[in-house]
Amino acid sequence: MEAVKIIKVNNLSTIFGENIVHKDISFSVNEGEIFGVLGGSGSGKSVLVKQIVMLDKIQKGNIELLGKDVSNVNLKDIQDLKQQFSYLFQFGALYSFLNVIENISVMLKEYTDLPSDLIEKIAYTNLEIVGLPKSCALLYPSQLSGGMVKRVALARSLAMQPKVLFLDEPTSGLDPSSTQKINELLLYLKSMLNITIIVITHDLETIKTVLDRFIILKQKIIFDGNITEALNSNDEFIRDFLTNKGK
Ligand SMILES: Nc1ncnc2c1ncn2[C@@H]1O[C@H](COP(=O)(O)OP(=O)(O)OP(=O)(O)O)[C@@H](O)[C@H]1O
Repeated sequence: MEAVKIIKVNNLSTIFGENIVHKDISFSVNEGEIFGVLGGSGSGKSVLVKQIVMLDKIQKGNIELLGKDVSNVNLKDIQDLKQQFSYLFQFGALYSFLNVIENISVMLKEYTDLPSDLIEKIAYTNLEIVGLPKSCALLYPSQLSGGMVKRVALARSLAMQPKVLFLDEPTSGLDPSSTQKINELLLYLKSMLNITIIVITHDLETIKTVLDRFIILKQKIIFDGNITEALNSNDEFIRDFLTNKGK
């Protein structure tokens, strides 16, 4: 049986002035996979993800997210879609004046009518899912390490039970051991929650150990496949790219 496509990008082109960022790109993301968006600096990874989550305008071509054409949505479609995905913009930005459990509860308070004791329960469950002890619950962001901040941000996104999670550089700024823990967490989330995760990353460890499949952008899509296929590619640029820390 063919996998369900959660995202379909068809013949997308993006040009800013003289700068051709995407040149007729097409790809799809299957349900349940961890999918990577790779490419050098300025190759249009962030713009692409922002176009998928409706934050940037689609200039040419179209994108389907969860069966809806996001270049042609009304307010109700946007509201429906927004309930089904989370986009961690600047992964790890927390409200400094709220403690951990309040940060995790923010979206639930804003977007649901759940009673506050249930919201607190859900928040504590998500704290546990991302591997943080209960003793963190009342700490403020300034009292947390970089890796802990990222976990709390992830817990906040998971609280809304998204079908699709978009992460922009989830391990940036972390030391190797915290990076490894976030990578393990992503694999754990995939197996436990069966969500589809789209990750922008430069991290070679993440690329090698976490991603099921990825694309490499360089105006066009110069690669679409898995790590084994990429390392066996005849294209020297692709092999170099992967041995040069994804830059
Ligand atoms: N609104 C805009 N107007 C003009 N140019 C833009 C706009 N948004 C993005 N760009 C340009 O598009 C290109 C792609 O930007 P984008 O942020 O997607 O790159 P990226 O692949 O995410 O890079 P990095 O890895 O450095 O974050 C860049 O050259 C950027 O300057």
